[in-house]
Amino acid sequence: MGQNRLFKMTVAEMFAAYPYAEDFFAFLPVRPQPELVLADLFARLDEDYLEELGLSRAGLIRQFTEFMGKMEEISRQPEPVTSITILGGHDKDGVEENLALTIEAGEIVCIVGPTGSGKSRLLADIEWLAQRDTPTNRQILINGRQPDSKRRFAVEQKLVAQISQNMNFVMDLTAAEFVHMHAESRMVEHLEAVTANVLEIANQLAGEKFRPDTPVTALSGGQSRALMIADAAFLSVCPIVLIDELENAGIDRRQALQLLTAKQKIVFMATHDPILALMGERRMVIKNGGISKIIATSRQERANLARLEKLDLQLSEIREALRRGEKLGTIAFAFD
Ligand SMILES: Nc1ncnc2c1ncn2[C@@H]1O[C@H](COP(=O)(O)OP(=O)(O)OP(=O)(O)O)[C@@H](O)[C@H]1O
Repeated sequence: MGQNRLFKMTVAEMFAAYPYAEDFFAFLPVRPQPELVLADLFARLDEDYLEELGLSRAGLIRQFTEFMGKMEEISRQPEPVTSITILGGHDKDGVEENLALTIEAGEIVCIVGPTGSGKSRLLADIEWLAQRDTPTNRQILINGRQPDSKRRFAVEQKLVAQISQNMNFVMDLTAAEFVHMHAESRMVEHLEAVTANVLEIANQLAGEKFRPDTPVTALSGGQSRALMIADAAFLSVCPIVLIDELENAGIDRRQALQLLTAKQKIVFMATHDPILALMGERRMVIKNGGISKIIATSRQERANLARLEKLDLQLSEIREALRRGEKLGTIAFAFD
């Protein structure tokens, strides 16, 4: 919006065109007169109010202009992502993948394959929306089209969120400050309630609870993963979420994935874990750097998954017992 044009508008015209502007003027003790031109509104502001706010007239005008600019940027919503397509490149020996795989919003796709086969490389191709310019020569389409370079390198409206093994928090904030900061940058309403909700959900996901005032740098691997997943589900606008292994220890993995898909995220998860591998609708098998197969999780596999989860639960209980310093007697595997 042109700044001059904005300041020539009346208050009523501005509120009609930019409803969020009302929030900015909420601090005024009386509602501004609708017929007042904005430039006059600022010019006539009482010195006492300004003093109370601790701002000069010019400072307030600058803040208003910045606020309107930021709000306009946020309200200019990009087209929602409904699908992502991977167009095949080649494996490490240059053999073509011959593939066009489309994944819809709300779907989980797992990536399996031996160590060093190229799972992380595939995640990186998705993260960078590769355009035949990575070692695999793959191309990624969004909603069936080549994403424009502005979207590809966007910082504000990033398409892809990465939840990796090491979160490497750079800032020394508490968990609550971290979430609050994100919520603030997303300009969500009811900041306190949203922050509390994200922390609550993260704590439900994390096996070991943490407090809002725990520094993020002191969170365990599982706790920080839980926090990032809750954050990705509730505060991030990124429609695509990449997960590079989600270890069993300390996180409710099923609930974490359900949370993300309920928010219509497209989830790609590289894993060596059989339970996670079967939690997706499909799994890609990576071999020698190439996508060699795409397997839909069968009904039989889903039935196996339920049994594997029971087995896993039993294994977790044994793990916990050992952690508590207990000794194990004979184990009865009664998972059926
Ligand atoms: N199609 C390809 N062409 C060329 N190089 C590739 C290809 N795919 C993967 N690579 C390279 O192979 C190496 C190993 O790949 P990557 O790290 O992705 O394996 P990984 O399956 O994630 O292993 P791990 O399970 O140990 O994490 C990397 O250097 C990667 O860049």
